[in-house]
Amino acid sequence: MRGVCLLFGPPRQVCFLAMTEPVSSNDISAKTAGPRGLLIVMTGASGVGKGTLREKWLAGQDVFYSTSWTTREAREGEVNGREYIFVKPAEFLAKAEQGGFLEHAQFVGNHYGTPIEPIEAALERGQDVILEIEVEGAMQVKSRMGDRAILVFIMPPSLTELRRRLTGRATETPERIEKRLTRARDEIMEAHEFRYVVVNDDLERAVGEMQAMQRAERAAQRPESEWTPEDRAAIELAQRLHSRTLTREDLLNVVNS
Ligand SMILES: Nc1ncnc2c1ncn2[C@@H]1O[C@H](COP(=O)(O)OP(=O)(O)OP(=O)(O)O)[C@@H](O)[C@H]1O
Ligand SMILES: Nc1nc2c(ncn2[C@@H]2O[C@H](COP(=O)(O)O)[C@@H](O)[C@H]2O)c(=O)[nH]1
Repeated sequence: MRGVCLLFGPPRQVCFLAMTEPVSSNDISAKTAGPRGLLIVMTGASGVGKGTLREKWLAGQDVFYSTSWTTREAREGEVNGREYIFVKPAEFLAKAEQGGFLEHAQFVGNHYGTPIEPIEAALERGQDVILEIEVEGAMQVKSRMGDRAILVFIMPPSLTELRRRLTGRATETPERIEKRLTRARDEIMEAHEFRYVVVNDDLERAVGEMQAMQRAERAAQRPESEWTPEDRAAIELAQRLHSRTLTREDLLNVVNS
């Protein structure tokens, strides 16, 4: 059912489906009243350009970007509370134990997690909430939130280009780059699990696609009679980004190139 209403049916149906899903007592969207923001999750391999794309896409927008917790060491230039909240493993695990994360996962030897509380508050304010996380965590958001989370997989043009970007960023040792690339192969093969797939080859085009996807999702919350020509154009573009157009062969082509 995921994404079907946006693409084929009346927009109200999206809300109806969302409300008829079982809602657990700690489901963050269950507490949201009135108009609320979109929960948009960017996922994809390390080094594909999620952060670069996100900064350009969100420039000038009043959205809430979720600052993750991590147990990894801060890189040179990273500031606690800006790139991440850097914590020791014991503190991270205690928060996880208390149910303080919307999702959390281990990635190449470190823990990463999305603190749940600020997200709930932002959605209640009606702000769009943006997560930028790896694939295992994105799958957790998908199973917890269902259609209420808009999941976007950012695809590299090839594994060779992904290696070039990770190497060029110069934040990892060669050994850690190899570990990230090994994980990337598995992550790319999961791309069909997410609603949209945006290929980050040309950055400007990819930014335009993120904008169109966001506009289409906002339009889908309103009656069709209120859609502008720009909304309709965005919806048409968003349809082309839908992951149902992906084949296993497409994914293998990226992983093997
Ligand atoms: N479209 C693009 N074309 C060429 N280089 C790009 C493109 N997008 C991003 N890059 C470069 O790729 C490198 C990795 O980008 P970035 O740090 O944004 O990736 P990321 O997916 O956020 O990584 P991580 O998941 O590890 O945080 C950077 O050096 C960035 O400048
Ligand atoms: N599951 C989660 N993954 C996260 C979170 N915050 C960041 N990430 C992802 O981890 C990898 C590695 O990040 P790096 O900063 O060490 O390069 C990358 O894919 C991030 O997107 C999170 O809260 N949860």
